[in-house]
Amino acid sequence: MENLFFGLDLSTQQLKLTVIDENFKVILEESVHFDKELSEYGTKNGVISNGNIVISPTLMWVAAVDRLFTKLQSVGFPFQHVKVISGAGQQHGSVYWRKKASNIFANLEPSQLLVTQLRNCFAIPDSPTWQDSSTTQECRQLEYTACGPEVLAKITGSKAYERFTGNQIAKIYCNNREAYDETERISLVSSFVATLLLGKYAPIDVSDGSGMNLLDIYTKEWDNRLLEACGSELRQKLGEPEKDGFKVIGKISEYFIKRYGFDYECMILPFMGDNPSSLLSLRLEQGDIVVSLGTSDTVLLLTDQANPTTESHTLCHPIDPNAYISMLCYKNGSLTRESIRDTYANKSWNKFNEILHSYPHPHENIIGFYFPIQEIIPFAHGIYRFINQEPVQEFDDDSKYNVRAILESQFMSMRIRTEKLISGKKWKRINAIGGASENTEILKVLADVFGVDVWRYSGRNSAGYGAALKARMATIGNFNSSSLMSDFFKIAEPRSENTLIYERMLNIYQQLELRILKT
Ligand SMILES: Nc1ncnc2c1ncn2[C@@H]1O[C@H](COP(=O)(O)OP(=O)(O)O)[C@@H](O)[C@H]1O
Ligand SMILES: O=C(CO)[C@@H](O)[C@H](O)COP(=O)(O)O
Repeated sequence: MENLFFGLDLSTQQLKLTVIDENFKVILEESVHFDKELSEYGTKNGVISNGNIVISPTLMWVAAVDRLFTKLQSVGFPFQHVKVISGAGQQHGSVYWRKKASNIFANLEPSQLLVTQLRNCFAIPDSPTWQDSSTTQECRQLEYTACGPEVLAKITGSKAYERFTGNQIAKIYCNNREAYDETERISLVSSFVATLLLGKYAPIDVSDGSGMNLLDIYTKEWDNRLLEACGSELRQKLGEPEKDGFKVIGKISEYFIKRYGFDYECMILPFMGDNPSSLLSLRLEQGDIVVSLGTSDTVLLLTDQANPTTESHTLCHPIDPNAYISMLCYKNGSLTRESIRDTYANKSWNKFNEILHSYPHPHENIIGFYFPIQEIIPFAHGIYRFINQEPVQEFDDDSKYNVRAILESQFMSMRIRTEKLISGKKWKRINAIGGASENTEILKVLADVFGVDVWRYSGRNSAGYGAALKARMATIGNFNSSSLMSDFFKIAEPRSENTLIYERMLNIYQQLELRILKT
């Protein structure tokens, strides 16, 4: 058997694995779903929420790694053929390793599960996640330190956001000093999984590091002033960021060799943020935009220059030192679509799609805003419906209108903000990825709102695939995306009569959004 390459992805709701061969072909996709397969941790959609505090039990993620490898072992997976491993993680989430944890994970007993042996390794048992919005005070403080949100965005690629790790660390430093002092290392979700595989601390890669409000996106080094504002001795606790996405950060640990039969020479590369990793899975051309419809919704643009604004994020590219990624991120993505499906379409995507199919045209006078979770852009909360620009409690034909209105609203917001980001240029195609990109009816609305074709990736997990490709390309010495095209195909074309209506609606949408923000 030829060499195999692993791409892991620890996302919000699951741990996923994509395995490819030397010809970039996916030979296996496997996953562990947190709510379903690790229900003893009590998560809903992968997290535990208490108001604006949203965490995931760190040990659940450890248990997910055990579960994933045990599943592969039970079907006789040939671990000895895995040559290189990379991976990705939900961005911004953080893990707090207790003092001496590194001694423990460097000397693990192969006969026992990780979860049994790492039980006492975390100074804080619950990891703050990207859905957390409890650090508004810390955000304002960091912006003050940087001399304003615009300056902070110019340095780090983003103004201060509640979920960004620097602000989460600052909250722990102020409110839980004992745990902070007890922490020897802070990992992001991506570098945490790499650490488990290496048996030593893995560095934070610059693509994920740029989601912390701490990294200077030009020098790709931590900014001293921002580090000092968030906690003492933070540089030591974070380790130095890794700028070289292809650097071999170590070989797989003895634990995995002895327990599962990996080869001694199996190499580990830096793990990345899940959105940057997804971008690697695509063969992007001029005029392409990427829309990811996962737990979060994101819009991703590949750029050759950093373009920080106070509404978007600029991330360092995971492997190209001269490229950047502009990103918009929405919290009310798949979970909010699911709640509309549950209320108005009998909890069934089939019913949801039937409604979309039976009423294929927009209603110009009907607009809704759906932010049951605190939204990021705009910073709004609540559900608002309008008929002829007048607020209403509910639409008359509630199923029909809510199902269309949520999609139209999500995609009009993306279009308005993407237009601002690319100022004057025109997009030519959308590459859709993430769980909801499986739904063709949803993608038809996306095509209509943006007025361009939508293409789709045939696999299930783009972040895992991007990481596996990086692992494969590391053995070639460069990243050539030209061989990836066959995995993509056109799935939806815009209906011009619908696009014209949406173009008229965009203005009204923006006015109504401003009204909401004033309430
Ligand atoms: N057929 C479908 N139609 C719409 N949404 C879907 C469909 N299948 C899956 N999803 C959505 O995809 C989401 C999961 O997306 P995924 O990219 O796997 O998430 P993550 O990587 O954040 O764990 C689910 O919450 C679900 O709402
Ligand atoms: O917060 C962000 C990006 O800034 C999210 O996109 C997270 O990275 C979570 O990813 P998914 O689990 O939705 O893929």
